[in-house]
Amino acid sequence: MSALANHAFAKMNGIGNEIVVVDLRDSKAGVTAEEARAVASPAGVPYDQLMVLQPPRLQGTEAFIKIYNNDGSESGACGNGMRCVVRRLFEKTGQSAATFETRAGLLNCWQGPAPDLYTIDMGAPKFGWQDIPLAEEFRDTRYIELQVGPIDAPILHSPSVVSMGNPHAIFWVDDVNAYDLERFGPLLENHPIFPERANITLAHIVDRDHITMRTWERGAGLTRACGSAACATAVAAARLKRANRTVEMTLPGGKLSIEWRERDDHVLMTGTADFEYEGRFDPALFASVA
Ligand SMILES: N[C@@H](CCC[C@H](N)C(=O)O)C(=O)O
Repeated sequence: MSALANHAFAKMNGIGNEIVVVDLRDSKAGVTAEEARAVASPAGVPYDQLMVLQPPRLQGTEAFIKIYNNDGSESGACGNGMRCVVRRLFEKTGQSAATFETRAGLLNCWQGPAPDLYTIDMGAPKFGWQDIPLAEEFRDTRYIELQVGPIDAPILHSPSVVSMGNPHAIFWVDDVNAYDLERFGPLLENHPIFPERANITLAHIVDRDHITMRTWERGAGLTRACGSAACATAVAAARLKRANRTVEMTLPGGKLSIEWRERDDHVLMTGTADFEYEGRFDPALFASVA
């Protein structure tokens, strides 16, 4: 029987990014890709990301967090999901700071500058082509050669690429709503240049302090918000010297404040996290899961 059968969950969202949080810290069991897909089924609790808290592996951390996309694949980072996890923990324990471990490393998190805000230290971005990863060498990842549409009149072209613990490509445009991201997203996510696929963002730099964006998420599709994409976009814009290191990001689901800290290169993401409801998983969801 699946460890998730009858197990408690919390349905939350991070500015519209649909998140389910499951606390398995008292269990030895993990979650398989099949179980993650079963949770995401229409009869389950549909989500963009499933945040699974497992027992801590390192002293001083609250949990080892596994992050699943709704196609069952795993991600190293999920900024919006982390704010949801942090809100839930802080409300239960009264803590105002915590450290978690994810596949991408340690994440420090704390109460933001207002009671409804949470800050996640998303770590340092990586720009090397092998780190993102890309399938071939690009010395300068501020812009790479990649385009959609006719060679002499591309519709989208020359994205910046960044790893925030997960792969991101950012296409710079004048109007983020002028493109059919549902059509181009899957093509670009699965382009052979990205051996581990990629999150695809359209971004418009409004001014040096403000960027608007939309993201097609690897393994989850079109979302109302992607926190790691907001970090990657802010960093890529600053790297191109087109924006300041502290910027406000407007996503379809709301706003995030991003600071790319000079002193240690870390990216801090601040925003809200909303609780929707809690419940227990119907065991029938996992009946056909091995
Ligand atoms: N929504 C997340 C990112 C989710 C992970 C992504 N789909 C991936 O597989 O890399 C966020 O808020 O960062």
